[in-house]
Amino acid sequence: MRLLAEGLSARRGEDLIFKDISFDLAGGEALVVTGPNGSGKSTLLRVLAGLLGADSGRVRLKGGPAGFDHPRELSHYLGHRNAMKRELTVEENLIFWQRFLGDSPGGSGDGLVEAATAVGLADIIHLPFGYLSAGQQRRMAMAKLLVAYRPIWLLDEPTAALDVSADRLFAGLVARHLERGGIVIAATHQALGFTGVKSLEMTGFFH
Ligand SMILES: Nc1ncnc2c1ncn2[C@@H]1O[C@H](COP(=O)(O)OP(=O)(O)OP(=O)(O)O)[C@@H](O)[C@H]1O
Repeated sequence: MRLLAEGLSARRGEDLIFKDISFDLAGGEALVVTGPNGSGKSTLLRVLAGLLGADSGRVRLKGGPAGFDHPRELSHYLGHRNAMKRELTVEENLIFWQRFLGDSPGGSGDGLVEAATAVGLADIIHLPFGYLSAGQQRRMAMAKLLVAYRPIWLLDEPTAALDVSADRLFAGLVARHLERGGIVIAATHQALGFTGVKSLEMTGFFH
């Protein structure tokens, strides 16, 4: 499967945020998107996730499962917010996401305990999400990537609030996903700790 962006441009309100963004990623490849605040990294991820329309250009998949020609339904989107309910336990949140997202064709997600263990938090699965520290909350958001299979991961500042060991753990999860033929696109200000990735530097426009 390949993910292609061809001459993409996007606007927020009246403002053109970026233009002429093109890339081509095969299964097993990652793209790290860098650039200053406001340069359009989150906007690009939202376009790829199908949450925002492109102003011009297109995003498409080649060679993916039949009937899927856009990455939106085959993607996990991890935004700045963790998208968990504070009042529900970690386990309840993960069960919700597992059922809501379901598996994409071609794979199956991990069990809850397995996913919580993979992010190093199996012991606190019974706690309300709101009780967790910021770093623990971000780890649980990563577990969401594991409980339902999606071949494409779109990650916005995935390692914000993470300590060094969680950074390494996250790099391991990404490496495993790539080894299994997944695609990862991550916007970040920090080095993510994995090698052999493509990069895209957003420059933004001055209005
Ligand atoms: N809903 C909106 N309406 C109008 N402008 C918006 C909207 N959302 C974002 N913008 C503008 O779009 C531009 C790009 O924002 P975006 O969040 O994509 O940048 P970013 O590179 O991800 O920034 P950061 O590194 O701070 O997360 C910014 O100038 C921002 O103010």
